[in-house]
Amino acid sequence: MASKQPNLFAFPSVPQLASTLRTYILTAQAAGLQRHNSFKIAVSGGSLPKTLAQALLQPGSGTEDEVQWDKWEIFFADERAVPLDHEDSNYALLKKELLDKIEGEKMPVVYPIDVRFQDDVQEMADQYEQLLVRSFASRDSVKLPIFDLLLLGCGPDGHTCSLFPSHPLLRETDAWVSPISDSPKPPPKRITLSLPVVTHGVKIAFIATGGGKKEIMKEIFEKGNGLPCALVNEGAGERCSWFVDEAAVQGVVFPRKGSL
Ligand SMILES: O=C1O[C@H](COP(=O)(O)O)[C@@H](O)[C@H](O)[C@H]1O
Repeated sequence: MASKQPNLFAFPSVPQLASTLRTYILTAQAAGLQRHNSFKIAVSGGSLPKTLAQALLQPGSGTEDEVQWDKWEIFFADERAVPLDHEDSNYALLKKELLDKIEGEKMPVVYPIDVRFQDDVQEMADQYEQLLVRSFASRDSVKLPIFDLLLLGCGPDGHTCSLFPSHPLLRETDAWVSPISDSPKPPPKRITLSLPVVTHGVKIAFIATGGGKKEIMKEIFEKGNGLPCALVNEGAGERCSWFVDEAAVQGVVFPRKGSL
């Protein structure tokens, strides 16, 4: 259990949220570049890529405010076991909303799943874990990979990545990447980063917008109830920040932070 509370930033509108999210991401980028001359992030699917595009595709206002795409290494916090051009693919969504719209020649390195293992999600998870091992150094010497930043969504049931409420995967302590074949949200077959990998990130940011999230936000911040998003809050504490619009936290009494 982390000692300090997560940060909750609430904005009147999504464009205002996106603008502060950009500053937050670029601060994390600068820290990553200083640490290892690259920026290693994990991203979710769902509603996140669209907001991310709003944050990152706006023109920068100077050197400190530039996205250094060629230094980015993008991994997936979770992915569905479908072809990369399938409408359920988180990669396809990120490509459509963000990657295809990046201008210029400097592009991020993106690590999609290996779809050859689409019918065997255990093998797919093992392969993705090996990819992380190669990128984050040997699994023997590194207990857990440390992402510079994880950008996550929050489902209306409190799930994040493909970690669902009350699912046994929430108790995974060994694997970095786990398969799931019974996702309550379709499609059923997926892979996901494990909870210890998520909470081990240097920074973890949730993005949640819209009134459809307000009931679950209340539960996450006021009761916890072992919900996956609440477990990330508890495990990461002040390293975890929430970027939400007012609609998503209407009626939530948890104190907001004024600035980054
Ligand atoms: O199934 C998934 O859902 C979550 C939440 O999606 P949202 O549309 O409610 O933001 C998403 O973060 C995850 O990557 C995805 O696979």
